[in-house]
Amino acid sequence: MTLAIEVENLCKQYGEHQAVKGISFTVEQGTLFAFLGANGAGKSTTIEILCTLLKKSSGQVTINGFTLDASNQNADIRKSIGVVFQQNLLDERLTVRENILHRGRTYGLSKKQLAENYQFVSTYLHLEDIDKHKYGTLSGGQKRRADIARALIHRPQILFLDEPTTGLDPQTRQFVWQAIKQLQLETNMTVFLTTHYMEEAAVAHQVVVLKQGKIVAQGTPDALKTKYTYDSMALVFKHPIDGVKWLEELAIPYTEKQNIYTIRLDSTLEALSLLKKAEPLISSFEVIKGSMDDVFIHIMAEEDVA
Ligand SMILES: Nc1ncnc2c1ncn2[C@@H]1O[C@H](COP(=O)(O)OP(=O)(O)OP(=O)(O)O)[C@@H](O)[C@H]1O
Repeated sequence: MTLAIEVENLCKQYGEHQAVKGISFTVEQGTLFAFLGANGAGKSTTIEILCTLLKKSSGQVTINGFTLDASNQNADIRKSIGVVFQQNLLDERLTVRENILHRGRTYGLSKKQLAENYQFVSTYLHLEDIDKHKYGTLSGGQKRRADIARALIHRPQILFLDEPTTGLDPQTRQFVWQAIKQLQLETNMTVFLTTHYMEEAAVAHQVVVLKQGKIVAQGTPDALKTKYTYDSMALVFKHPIDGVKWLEELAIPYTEKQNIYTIRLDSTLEALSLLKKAEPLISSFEVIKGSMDDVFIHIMAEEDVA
C-alpha cells in the first residue's frame, strides 16, 4: 500500500481562532477520498494547507512522498498535484484551450507533451464543444469542466477538488461527477474531494468527517453506515388498527406518520420474514437502506466536540 497523503496532528490557527485542531489521516494512492464536514468545519483550510497555499501552524504533512515546508519540497508537491477550487480561476477573456495550454506551459511541458496531455484531458472532460469558446461566455457546468481540465493538464498524481459540483444543476452535476469517477478509476489517480453531496461521498473508498476542526468519524462508507445508520421498512396497512395490533403482538417498536408505519430492521433480509407474516395485512411496503445522508446527519447531531 502506497500512501499519497499523510497528515499528522495538523493544526491551523487564524489569530485567536483554531480552525484545524490536530487532525491525522492518510489517503491511499489511487483512491477516492471524501473529506466531509458542515460549513466552517475546516475543510478548505486543510485543502489549502495540503496544496501549499496556506501555512500550517503545526503538524506534519507528506504529499506524494514530499514533506510540506521542507527545503524546496513545496515546489515538488505543486508539480504532483492538481487543484480545483470552489471559485473559478481561469481568464475570462481567453478561450478554454488557450487557458489550459497556458497553464500547461507554466509546468514547462514540451509542445508534444502539451498536445498529448490536452488530448487526454479533453477526452475525459469532453472539451470538444467548448474549447474554442471564451471562458467568460461559458455556463457554470462548462466552466467546471474547463477548471478540472486545467487542473489536470500536467497529469498530476493527486487531484484536489473543493466542492466541484456545488451550484450545478443535477444533470450537469452528474456529468461532471461521472468524468471525475471515470478519471479516478481509469488512471489510478488519487482524488481528494470535499462535497456536501452525500451520494458522491457514498462511492468514496474512504471518508473522513470533520467537525469544528476535529475528525469525528472516519472509515469506508459501508463501515460508517453500519455504525451510524440502520435499514428500515415502511408499511402501509389495509386497516391501521389491525396493523398496530400485529406490531404490538410481536413487540415490534414503530413510528407512525400519516398512516405509514416505520420499523427498524437488523438487516434488509429481515424484511422478508416480516413481510411473509404481514402480507395479509399490508397494502404496500418499502425497504429503506441507511444512507450517507443519515450518517452525516447523525454525526452532526452528536454532542459537540470540545
Ligand atoms: N482567513 C481566515 N481568517 C480567519 N478565519 C478564517 C479564515 N479562513 C477561514 N476561517 C475560519 O476558519 C473556519 C474553517 O473555515 P473553512 O473555510 O476551512 O471551512 P470549510 O469546512 O471549508 O467550510 P465551507 O464548507 O463553508 O467551505 C471557519 O470558522 C472560518 O470562519
